[in-house]
Amino acid sequence: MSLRIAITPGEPAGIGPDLVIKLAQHDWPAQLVAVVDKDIMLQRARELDTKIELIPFDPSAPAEAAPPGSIYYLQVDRGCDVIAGELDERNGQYVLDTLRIASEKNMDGTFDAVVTGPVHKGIINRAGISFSGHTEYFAQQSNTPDVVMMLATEGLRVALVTTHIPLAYVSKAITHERLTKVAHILYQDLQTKFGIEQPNVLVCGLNPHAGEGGHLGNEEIDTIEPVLAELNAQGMHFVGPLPADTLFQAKYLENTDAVLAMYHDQGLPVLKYKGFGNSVNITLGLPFIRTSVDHGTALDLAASGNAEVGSFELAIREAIKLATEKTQSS
Ligand SMILES: NC(=O)c1ccc[n+]([C@@H]2O[C@H](COP(=O)([O-])OP(=O)(O)OC[C@H]3O[C@@H](n4cnc5c(N)ncnc54)[C@H](O)[C@@H]3O)[C@@H](O)[C@H]2O)c1
Ligand SMILES: N[C@H](C(=O)O)[C@H](O)COP(=O)(O)O
Repeated sequence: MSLRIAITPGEPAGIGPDLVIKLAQHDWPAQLVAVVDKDIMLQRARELDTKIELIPFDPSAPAEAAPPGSIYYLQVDRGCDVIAGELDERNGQYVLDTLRIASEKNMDGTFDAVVTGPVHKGIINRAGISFSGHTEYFAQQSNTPDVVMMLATEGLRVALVTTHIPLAYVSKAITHERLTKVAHILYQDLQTKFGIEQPNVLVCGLNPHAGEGGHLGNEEIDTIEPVLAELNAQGMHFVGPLPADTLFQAKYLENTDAVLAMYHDQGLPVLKYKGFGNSVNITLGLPFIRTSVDHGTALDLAASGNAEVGSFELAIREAIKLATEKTQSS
């Protein structure tokens, strides 16, 4: 029996459907099940001039990988046409429905993992649904108070203390409690999911030059240093707070398992500069395995045939790897 992996292509006007159609041409060592409206996929396949067979998913049948050129699907009705490259508020509820069904069916054990394609946060909000990202949505759906966003590429993992919040709120969000919880989740998942016995984590400061001894900000002295001292006293290995502008260099990173950044655009631009298109987004701390692409909806490329599959492919391979290890260790 194969593993069963749910795939949500994300925003239907973006490149998500294109990438799933391209990836369905591969031979996969798992049963991939797209949680989609079949008609959206068939329409996009016609636009891409690519053949695809969509096989209805039957949870009671043995899990088997689909042959190249085909993919299983779990129907979610969209109800009206999608125009590639054109955002439409009416897609908002459909996108959320695919995510809700995928998370419910991960929590009830139907699937072994979920891999998500890119969604457009703005259009979901314009549809009247408050949504800041998959990370927060899956945390809420699974009643998990604290999860951690981590992106990984060859030679670098970056985890975030805060995720999709306005920059103006970041300082207040970096509390003793939040930083402690994030550090514990990161450390534990590096050990259990990535097999690193004694993880080494570099921690960024929040302010320029990590606050310059309090002359350029106090969050390092008031919050970050005391938390790191507590974590290290418990036997963990967190180094910092270090100036974020200089810690991303080979001599610091070569013995480091992850960098913990204080906010989204402190850590992710560096990771994406190093590995855009070859990175995977992994949500740590959830009760199920969730990986995702490192890029957005790329509306400019929808139905063009020019969208790169690298990150989506990596996200599926990482989900299969994590699910295999979880199955073997349970
Ligand atoms: N995993 C996710 O759901 C996710 C991740 C990042 C951004 N987003 C969302 O995507 C939307 C658009 O964001 P953006 O414009 O900042 O980023 P984007 O990644 O959609 O596009 C940035 C640039 O990268 C190119 N690009 C992106 N993916 C590509 C691919 N697979 N192959 C080739 N080129 C690719 C685009 O053409 C564009 O030039 C936003 O609403 C954002 O929130 C979602
Ligand atoms: N912060 C992510 C990135 O920059 O790639 C992206 O917005 C997706 O986040 P979610 O997985 O929470 O939707």
